[in-house]
Amino acid sequence: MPKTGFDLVVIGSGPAGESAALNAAKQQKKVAVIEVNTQVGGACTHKGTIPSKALRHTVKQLMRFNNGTLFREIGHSRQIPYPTVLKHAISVVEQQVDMRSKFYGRNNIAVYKGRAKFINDHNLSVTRADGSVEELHSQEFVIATGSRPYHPPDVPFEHSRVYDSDTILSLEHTPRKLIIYGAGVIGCEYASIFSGLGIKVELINSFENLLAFLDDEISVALDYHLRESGVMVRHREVYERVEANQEGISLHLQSGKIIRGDALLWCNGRSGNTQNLGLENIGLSSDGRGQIKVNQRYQTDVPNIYAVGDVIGSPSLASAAYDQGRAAASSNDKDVRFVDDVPTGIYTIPEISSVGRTERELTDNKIPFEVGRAFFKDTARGQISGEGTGMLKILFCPSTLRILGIHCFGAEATEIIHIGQAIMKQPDTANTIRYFVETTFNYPTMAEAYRIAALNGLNRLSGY
Ligand SMILES: Cc1cc2nc3c(=O)[nH]c(=O)nc-3n(C[C@H](O)[C@H](O)[C@H](O)COP(=O)(O)OP(=O)(O)OC[C@H]3O[C@@H](n4cnc5c(N)ncnc54)[C@H](O)[C@@H]3O)c2cc1C
Ligand SMILES: NC(=O)c1ccc[n+]([C@@H]2O[C@H](COP(=O)([O-])OP(=O)(O)OC[C@H]3O[C@@H](n4cnc5c(N)ncnc54)[C@H](O)[C@@H]3O)[C@@H](O)[C@H]2O)c1
Repeated sequence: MPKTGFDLVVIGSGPAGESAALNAAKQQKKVAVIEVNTQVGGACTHKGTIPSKALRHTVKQLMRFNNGTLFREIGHSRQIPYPTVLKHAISVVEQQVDMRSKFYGRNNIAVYKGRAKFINDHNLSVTRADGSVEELHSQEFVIATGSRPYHPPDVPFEHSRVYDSDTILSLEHTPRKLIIYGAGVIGCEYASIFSGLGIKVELINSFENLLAFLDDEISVALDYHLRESGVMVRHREVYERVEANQEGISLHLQSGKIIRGDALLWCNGRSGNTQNLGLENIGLSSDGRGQIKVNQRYQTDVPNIYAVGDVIGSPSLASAAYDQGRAAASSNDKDVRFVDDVPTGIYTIPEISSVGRTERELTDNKIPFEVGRAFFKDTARGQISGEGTGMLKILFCPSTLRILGIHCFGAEATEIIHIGQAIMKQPDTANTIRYFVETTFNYPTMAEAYRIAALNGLNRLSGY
């Protein structure tokens, strides 16, 4: 078997693998990327972040049309079939693939289409779709194989009415009622998308609250707005069994309830892609969720083999994966940043974003804080755009005025958060809520909410 030699071989072309490969290539290393899919981009581009965000964008446009009084001048509100919305939305995937393919070409990175499997700690095999096998030799490897939806063995995923977050992108009809099991980030985002299309949604949450890692006030707001948009949210409900037949889906819950619908979207967790990777040939293993353990430099227990992205578990975000990949491929230790401080960006309708500590965390740790709030309905931009739902909340230290956490709910929350994040990241006294009252912001903008929230918080300190 011919053997080709590289400085670095990356397995997987999602955000984690792509950024590792590009960073190594920029250091003049000889790099190869192996991707089992026929196209580069990873689950991020084909099944996860990109298609779901594109779908949401299209649904938001439809909602604006259906709910906007201006549009009633030109016609009635419309229902658009899910497959039509989907087809329109996922055209962006092609653009992404095209752009990402060129990154590899321009940086002389060899792309091998096939399944990678370790032979030993310096060699792996690539098995192509036609069965042919090639062996690659490398000094170093980065495992960036991502994750896939977790399938409990007792759920009949082979049935045409049962979907996960991958297969929902091939749903060919519009269900009248969709049951979503699992109210994690994926479940909540898809609940917004489908209810935005006018489809009845049951969202089954096995926990007490939605997205418990959020600030309580934001979690409650999400719950309220999902219900307001027609989603039936059920908390503390765990499935007992799923019955799927020609008539529909019956989801039997341990509480004795039976939830009926046309289709089931199972959104409960993901597993790392470590199966058939030959980890046993290099003395590595994965945990019960298929995830690989790494140190703060993204090294596995085999020093020349790194792992990044979803395959190492939390935070399992594309945002983090880009930074992790780049860090793993850095030759200089001072360029390596272990990514443990990521903002939250949740694309429900309305969206959510936060950075830093929550009220609950601060209270539990007996850290005194004060709160400054701004409601989007009180900003000129919110009134003009008709997107008055939402709030920005700044938590800060009453004595030093350091910002401790920022929580935002509403239109463009995932963008707005970065203004506050930039100030929070400043050293020492440069991290201060006073920045927002001592700096002139464009007007009218949603960013104005920072000034309003800061003034609200500072006034509270003086008792008003
Ligand atoms: C529905 C959904 C929505 C999401 N939304 C967001 C969001 O809004 N924001 C956000 O930050 N994150 C989001 N995420 C998470 C994000 O998509 C992942 O964190 C990200 O894709 C992880 O990147 P990765 O490079 O680790 O892996 P992936 O993107 O999963 O890519 C891994 C690649 O490795 C390939 N591969 C696997 N095994 C092999 C092998 N043996 N040989 C060769 N190739 C192999 C796979 O084919 C795949 O292409 C979302 C996820 C889902 C499912
Ligand atoms: N906007 C965003 O940032 C965004 C959007 C969608 C998804 N994501 C990412 O995708 C990931 C998956 O989200 P999710 O909503 O499916 O669920 P989740 O990861 O929130 O988990 C839901 C439940 O499944 C359990 N679970 C997870 N993996 C399991 C496994 N392998 N075996 C058994 N149980 C398991 C969890 O403990 C939890 O109870 C999250 O880590 C999230 O960060 C992010």
